[in-house]
Amino acid sequence: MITTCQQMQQCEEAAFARGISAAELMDEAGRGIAAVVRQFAPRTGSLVLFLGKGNNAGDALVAARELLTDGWKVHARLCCEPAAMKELPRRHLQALSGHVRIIEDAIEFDFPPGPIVSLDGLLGIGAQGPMKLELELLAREMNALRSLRHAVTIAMDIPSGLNGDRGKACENAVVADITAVVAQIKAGLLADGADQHVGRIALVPLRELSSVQGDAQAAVLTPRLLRSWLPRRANDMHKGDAGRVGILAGSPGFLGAAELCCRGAIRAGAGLVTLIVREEVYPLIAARLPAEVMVQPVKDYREALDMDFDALAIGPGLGFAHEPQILEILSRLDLPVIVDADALTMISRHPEVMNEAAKLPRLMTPHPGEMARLLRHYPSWNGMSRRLLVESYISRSPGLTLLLKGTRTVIGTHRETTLFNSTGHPGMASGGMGDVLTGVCAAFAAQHVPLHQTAGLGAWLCGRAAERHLTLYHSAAESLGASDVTAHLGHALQDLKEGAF
Ligand SMILES: NC(=O)C1=CN([C@@H]2O[C@H](COP(=O)(O)OP(=O)(O)OC[C@H]3O[C@@H](n4cnc5c(N)ncnc54)[C@H](O)[C@@H]3O)[C@@H](O)[C@H]2O)[C@@H](O)CC1
Repeated sequence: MITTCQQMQQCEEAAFARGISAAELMDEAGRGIAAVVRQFAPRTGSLVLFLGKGNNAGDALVAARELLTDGWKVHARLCCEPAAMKELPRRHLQALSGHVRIIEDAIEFDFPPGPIVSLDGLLGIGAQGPMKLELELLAREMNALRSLRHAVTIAMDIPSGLNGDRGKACENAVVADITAVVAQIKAGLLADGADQHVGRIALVPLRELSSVQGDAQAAVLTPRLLRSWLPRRANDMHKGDAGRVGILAGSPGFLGAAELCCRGAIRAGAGLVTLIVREEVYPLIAARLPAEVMVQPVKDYREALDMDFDALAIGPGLGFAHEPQILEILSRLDLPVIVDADALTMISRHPEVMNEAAKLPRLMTPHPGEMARLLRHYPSWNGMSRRLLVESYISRSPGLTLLLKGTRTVIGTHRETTLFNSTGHPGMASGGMGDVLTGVCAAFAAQHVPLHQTAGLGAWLCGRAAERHLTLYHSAAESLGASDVTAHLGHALQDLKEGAF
């Protein structure tokens, strides 16, 4: 559920009225946050707590208590004398005395080599108005530690300085790499412009705060939601049951896009993957494809209309030389089609195609630039939020699912809950990621997963695979390539099944 801070506070009050104590809630929250730290920072090092006066600081202190036994060296920056803190965080700080080193300046401090993780416990849902100076200075220090020392910043519940309801950031608001959201997603975290401060969303559920009033028309993708959407393989299934994917992609100079798309489909579980290319492209591409991929040369792309597939992916590296053939397939083929890249640009030039295909199962996966081209025909929508744009675009096409890529990928389908992705990191800002996503989605669509769920699975898995590359190989985000994402889709699938964050 997406809630306002007030709805969250009311839910907490109701729990207190049932006899649940704030200390119990904080304990559960802090343990969950420690698990988030373990997932995203598996190598121990220096943990720096930035503590405000309220219970948000208590969450950070409980998490630190849990992480001490893993070997983290814990440091703290305080905004005030401990006596001025609320009772719970004060008690937790006292209990940790002897294990926490209070420091005066995290930028100047000589941390030993190894990872540095900052926990932002300055402000949570109890924030009133813009940050007061003493907190703003600490937030600025946290941001400097992130940019100058490459510390990983994990925010408790809400990045301090970001409005939890509207997502507006005040000056020097904390820039988090990961926001460990407690109990329920706060609406402001999903607002346009909040992404830069929120980063990856990891939801820490609290048993006693699991039912709450809020916006049920939207949801954030988590394994809890996605797990049941992933088809469970039958013991006696064969390759035909696992989905036959056809891919129309690749042209001279853009062969890698086709290859990445095929690899995505294979690693996401497609039973059979066939790449359909023009005859002149065949000799260029056949030898570089993974052994699992079949290649079908055609004189005319429309030959695909008579081939036997469960789903088709069209677009990566396709070029525009045969646009009429592609448009005909898009308007006629009565199969799930994942539409990406050059095929999206063709639709932006010929929007009538989508009117003809309004009832046919189509999943369009534009990045913001492609989306802007699609929206040229709707000038009155200028200034709408991402969510509203997606919801408006799909409203007239009952067969259409739209996946708007970005830091916070948004997915919409007529009469379905709007979905926001939680996974991924800035290392994914490199070429080829979209081609992989298209292949992954084609694999699920070919297994007869509804396109809305297909898009949700695809977005979450690709982001999680990108994260796995960093933690498994102790690798930096900068070095991530799209092929690395295909290589880790298996880990991401397993994380989804087992319920990682
Ligand atoms: N209340 C509960 O039962 C639970 C709270 N939890 C955590 O506690 C947080 C909420 O705790 P609180 O209600 O104590 O609120 P906060 O921790 O957000 O802090 C509120 C305090 O910060 C100060 N403050 C408020 N606005 C400020 C501003 N603009 N500039 C500077 N200082 C400001 C005030 O002293 C105020 O008392 C949640 O976000 C979550 O992290 C979790 O432990 C789960 C349970």
